[in-house]
Amino acid sequence: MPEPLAAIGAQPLLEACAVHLWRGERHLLRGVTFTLAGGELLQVVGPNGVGKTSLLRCIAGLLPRESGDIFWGGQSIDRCRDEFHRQLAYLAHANAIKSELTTLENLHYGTVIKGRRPHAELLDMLQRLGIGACAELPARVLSAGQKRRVALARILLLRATLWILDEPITNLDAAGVSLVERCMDEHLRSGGMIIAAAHQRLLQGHPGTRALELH
Ligand SMILES: Nc1ncnc2c1ncn2[C@@H]1O[C@H](COP(=O)(O)OP(=O)(O)OP(=O)(O)O)[C@@H](O)[C@H]1O
Repeated sequence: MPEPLAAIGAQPLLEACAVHLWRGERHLLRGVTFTLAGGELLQVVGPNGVGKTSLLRCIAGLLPRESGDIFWGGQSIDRCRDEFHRQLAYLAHANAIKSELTTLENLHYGTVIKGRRPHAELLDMLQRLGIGACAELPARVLSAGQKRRVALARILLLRATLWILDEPITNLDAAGVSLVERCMDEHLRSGGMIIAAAHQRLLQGHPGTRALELH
């Protein structure tokens, strides 16, 4: 069983209040407001170009908002940035994989910020993600789906409370999608929180799941 990260059903840890964001001439986010507590998944949905990635980047503190605030544990993320980032694992559109390194080296360098992990633990994670055979291969030879699995292995190893996942199932086959949903379910059951942008609904029917629709 995974370690509990936070109490399920507790007070919201993450709150977005009236977040506004412009990109170029477009007023993209118009007062986005939500709360998220342990055990909850917020799925950000909407058509291409509506602002899902922009919202995720705003929440992660990678894109400055025009107005509104985002709170972590009751404090604006602007005032507890380091602590917030320690509790956060962000899966972007791009996999952030270095093609000249092996799969295992990528996993090592991608997680060392949270402490050096035993070789066996990294290998176990690759096995779990179905890419154990790729461990010693240079990342440049991996398929698109295998690279996505490496990026997901990194998220799992970071042991963060909040996962922000941008299109986590991109390039994955049906077995990969099921695997991601199992990992997400496990994370939620252990008290973790997830914000995910995906065109396909994930964990449909899960009790802690709701959608935030952007227009
Ligand atoms: N640096 C930028 N400058 C100006 N406009 C930008 C910039 N980056 C993104 N945009 C615009 O912001 C809008 C929202 O982009 P975003 O990537 O957030 O959408 P999305 O909902 O994630 O789309 P998709 O479903 O296609 O991934 C788009 O119209 C995009 O062109």
